[in-house]
Amino acid sequence: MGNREQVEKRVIVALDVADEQSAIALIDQLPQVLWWKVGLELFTSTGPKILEVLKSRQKRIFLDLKFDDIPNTVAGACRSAATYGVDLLTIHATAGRDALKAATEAAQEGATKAGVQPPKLIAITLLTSISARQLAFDLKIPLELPEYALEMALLAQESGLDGAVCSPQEVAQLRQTCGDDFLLVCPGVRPTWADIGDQKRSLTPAQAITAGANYLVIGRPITTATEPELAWKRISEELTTVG
Ligand SMILES: O=C(O)c1cc(=O)[nH]c(=O)n1[C@@H]1O[C@H](COP(=O)(O)O)[C@@H](O)[C@H]1O
Repeated sequence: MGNREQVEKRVIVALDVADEQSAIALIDQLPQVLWWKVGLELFTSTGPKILEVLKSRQKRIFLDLKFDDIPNTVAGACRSAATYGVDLLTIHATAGRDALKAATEAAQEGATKAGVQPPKLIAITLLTSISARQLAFDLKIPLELPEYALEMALLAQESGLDGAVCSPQEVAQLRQTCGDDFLLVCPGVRPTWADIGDQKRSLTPAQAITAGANYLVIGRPITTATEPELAWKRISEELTTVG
């Protein structure tokens, strides 16, 4: 898939650490990383301050707050989040059609008011930590898992969102149905040498890109590695072999 610089631009590292100090240590330890994901743990700890840290280092930001609430509330949250000038923002598709539409409009409004680029709003289809068995027996969803993930992606697309978050195991099907312009972001990515942890629907970085992901989200295989720089290098090298 070409040169290393191009490849590295498609890997988003999940900055799942407890505080600002640990976050800065990792960001500075991995200067080659362009994209960082700020999720619930870090944002709850630091608030928007961490976004300024990333911006001052010219990083791209995926603000992963996974909003899931009534339309008025998710719209308000997206309006506020869009003022930060982040690149990607998440909402759960299960919030429903009205909430997804309201969120899309509100994100545009928030960004316009703040004079920044609106974030690309992407919907979680089904968390990568949920197995087919859990979907059926715990969540009582009567559809097959791939069909459910596809339905959630289509709901997001019909509601005007820019893309979806899906497991690498479903990305080929979503790409085929939703087309090339729909952004598909895949967490649940595991190199063969990394622990799977709580992820249930995983593929390797090379497999996920080959299957059609625009971006990969990778956290612990890099961030909890004894040598994060080496883990990053191994992933980057794996990806240069694709295509
Ligand atoms: O929205 C996400 O990024 C996300 C959605 C999903 O279905 N599964 C998932 O793991 N994530 C996030 O992706 C990251 C994966 O981290 P690792 O499992 O450590 O690679 C975490 O920050 C999760 O919050």
